[in-house]
Amino acid sequence: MKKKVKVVAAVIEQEGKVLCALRSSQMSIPNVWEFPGGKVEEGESLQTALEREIEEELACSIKAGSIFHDHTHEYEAAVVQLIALKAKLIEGAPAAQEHEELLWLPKESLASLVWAPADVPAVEALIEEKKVLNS
Ligand SMILES: Nc1nc2c([nH]c(=O)n2[C@H]2C[C@H](O)[C@@H](COP(=O)(O)OP(=O)(O)OP(=O)(O)O)O2)c(=O)[nH]1
Repeated sequence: MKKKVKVVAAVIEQEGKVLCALRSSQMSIPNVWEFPGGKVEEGESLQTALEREIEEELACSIKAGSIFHDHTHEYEAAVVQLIALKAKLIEGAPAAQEHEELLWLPKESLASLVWAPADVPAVEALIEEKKVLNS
């Protein structure tokens, strides 16, 4: 049976833009865009896990909020449950420690990137959110 991993990811919004992170060629599932985050450890809450991962990956502090999207994707090697939480920057500016690149994009431009397959439904929901707000 494939390994199942529970992953939290941050939808960080600032001035109408969303923070997107490019996985490097050294990472698993390389060269695709994602929301920064990582695996939830045993006994950790989703929020605590995400705040820890962002400190490690982006060297800044966030306050993790509620669940925005929850989707399970089956990759070749593992099954990933990707739980996206809305988050706010509270200290520092995101600086890539492991990622190839960081990019702030307006929601309507998110579809221009090539996303990790598990992220596609959350990206579509964000684009939809923008359309609803504008209608
Ligand atoms: N952080 C994050 N991971 C994601 C997203 N979408 C997605 O499929 N993933 C996958 C990639 C990884 O296999 C796993 C997250 O684990 P991780 O962030 O600790 O990544 P990692 O490169 O250290 O993983 P690994 O090498 O230890 O397998 O979830 C996303 O939006 N954010």
